[in-house]
Amino acid sequence: MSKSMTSENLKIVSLDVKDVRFPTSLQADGSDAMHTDPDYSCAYVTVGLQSGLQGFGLTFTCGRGTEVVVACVESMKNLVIGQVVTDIYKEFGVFWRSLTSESQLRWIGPEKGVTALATAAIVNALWDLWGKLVKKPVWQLLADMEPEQLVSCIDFRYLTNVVTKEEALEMLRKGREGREERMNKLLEKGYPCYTTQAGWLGYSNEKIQHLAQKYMDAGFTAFKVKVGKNLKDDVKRLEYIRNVIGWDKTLMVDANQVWEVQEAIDWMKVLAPYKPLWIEEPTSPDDVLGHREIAKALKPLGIGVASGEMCCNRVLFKQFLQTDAIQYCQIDSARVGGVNEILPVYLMAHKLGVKVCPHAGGVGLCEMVQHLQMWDYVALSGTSEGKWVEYVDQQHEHFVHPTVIENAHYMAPRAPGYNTEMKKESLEGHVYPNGKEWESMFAKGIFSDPRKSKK
Ligand SMILES: C[C@H](O)[C@@H](O)[C@@H](O)[C@H](O)C(=O)O
Ligand SMILES: [Mg+2]
Repeated sequence: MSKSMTSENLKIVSLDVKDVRFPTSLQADGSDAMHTDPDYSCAYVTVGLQSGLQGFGLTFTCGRGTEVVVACVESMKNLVIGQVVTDIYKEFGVFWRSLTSESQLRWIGPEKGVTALATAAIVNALWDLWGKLVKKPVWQLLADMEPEQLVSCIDFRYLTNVVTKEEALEMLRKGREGREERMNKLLEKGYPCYTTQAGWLGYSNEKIQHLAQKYMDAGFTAFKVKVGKNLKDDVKRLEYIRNVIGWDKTLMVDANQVWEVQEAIDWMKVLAPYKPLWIEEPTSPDDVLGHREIAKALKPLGIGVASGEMCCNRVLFKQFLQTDAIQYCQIDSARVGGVNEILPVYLMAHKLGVKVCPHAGGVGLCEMVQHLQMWDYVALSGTSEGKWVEYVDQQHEHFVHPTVIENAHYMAPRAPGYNTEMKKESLEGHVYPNGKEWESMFAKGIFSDPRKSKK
């Protein structure tokens, strides 16, 4: 072992967390029927080793919720500081369980909500660090792993009635066949994506048309549009967008949880003539049987159901997948407990034949999730047929290694790590509420300053 790799140098000596926010609500970027004024934000974690090497991780939030996640990360700090990082990687699943099952914190989850988001931010930083230590992008780190090592990153608790460790090993061994060829193809062509950038609910129909054309010209063939606030407006919006993209392109619609089960079915029957491939989050993200009912009713119309961006953990994913309640599984890189908990979701989806089409956008979600889908392509499912990763053109400029999109494909990241490091000047500007950009917006009265108590 070289001097720089001694266990003293590999000890985690710091964990810092920041509340970072962007004023996206001003332009209605990211708006949908449920979240009408999101300010795209993140809880941004930096894990530091004695050697000076740092790993960065984050979880996405929509504004004020960030302060709650930050408090939770603070509360988990002591579970991480003092650990030797290579010991963590030896049995990452065991360490992951120590974060999600800490006896006092577990009560306010368990394994869901704020505690899961905080876990994800920390765990994502540890994966970034691992990639940097072995000098590989995370997708390649995962794809190069022996099945035994990959499986050791997973906590199989509550999953074994659907997937056991042994089955996972078998799927992973099989998944490796033809790996080299797919890796070369990935490096050459990238992985297909669709865009939501033309379809935010707060955008005018003219803006939607203009943006749809822009992304068509950039080579996109699949587009997602927000629906669910007003049926007449939705019909108009879909007509507008079909006018631009034509009928040979793929259209998805997303209701962000606003409907009752029967309402979802009735609403979608009216939108069916516009041939959406899927309806996303038609109702509560926890309602497995409701989703199944909707999926059953819409199947004859050729419309699938998609969900997952707010699925709280692997157990709920298991139920969605087990019951055929979703046809498109939308894992999210900053939800559940980060990479370690997403891996078994991929394994279950693969076993049960459900397509994974990750959710992305927000702050840093595209940067992270591309790695997971690329690993799946190279070393598990072996196919990108009928699948896409979501792409949203927001906040990439704040990252040191932003996503690279060419001809509607994510190009495989080459830099070691998880593409999660944010630029110093972006952090200085957008840390909330003391960042320069926020101070200036408070001074101009664009936003009210939360530090000034309201009388
Ligand atoms: C508030 C956010 O922008 C959501 O609308 C967004 O994540 C959305 O559900 C999506 O699928 O991209
Ligand atoms: Mg969505």
